[in-house]
Amino acid sequence: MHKDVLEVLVSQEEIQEKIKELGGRLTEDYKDKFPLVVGILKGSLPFMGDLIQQIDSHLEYDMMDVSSYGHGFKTSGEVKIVKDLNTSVAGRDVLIIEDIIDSGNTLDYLVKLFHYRKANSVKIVTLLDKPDGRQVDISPDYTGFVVPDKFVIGYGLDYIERYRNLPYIGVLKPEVYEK
Ligand SMILES: O=P(O)(O)OC[C@H]1O[C@H](OP(=O)(O)OP(=O)(O)O)[C@H](O)[C@@H]1O
Ligand code: HPA
Ligand SMILES: [Mg+2]
Repeated sequence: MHKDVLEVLVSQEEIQEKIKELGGRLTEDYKDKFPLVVGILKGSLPFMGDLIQQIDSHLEYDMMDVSSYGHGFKTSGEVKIVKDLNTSVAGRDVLIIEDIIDSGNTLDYLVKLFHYRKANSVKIVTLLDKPDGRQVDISPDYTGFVVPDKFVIGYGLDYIERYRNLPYIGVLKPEVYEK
């Protein structure tokens, strides 16, 4: 375990097992469609990379880079598009891949944006759901794990850009961010 990690909430094995299960469900649910799978950078990169390999049907994928946390633990509430999609969502069945839904601000913004851009359907798959963090009323269609109201890191999730490369989900030691 990394020296800055207080506890592991979801192990590497549990993540990979859950991704197989989610991939199976998505394969079934999208088998007659050609979904546009949209990964939200930077956090969703590891999850997206593993999940798409477990979806056994035709799909197209693209990435969008949005950010609202900057260098802290608290959402700014303002979602910034750092890089938009290259692909039009008009008429498409969009499946958004996220690492975490916390306040809900990011996904609320994106779901509204894709509807405005005339997507045929918009669904959300998230590895983690933190329902106690919610500021807006939104819920994912597919969830990996429900996590408590703690700042989590690893498997794409960062604290000031660090820890994204850990293969598990953990909680940071308080002395790391009190420094
Ligand atoms: O539900 P919310 O409160 O909006 O939080 C969830 C979002 O926050 C994080 O992104 P962040 O803005 O930190 O960008 P990053 O993925 O590049 O780290 C995370 O990856 C989600 O996209
Ligand atoms: N950890 C890292 N990034 C985040 C979190 C979190 O708990 N919530 C929203 N973005
Ligand atoms: Mg972040």
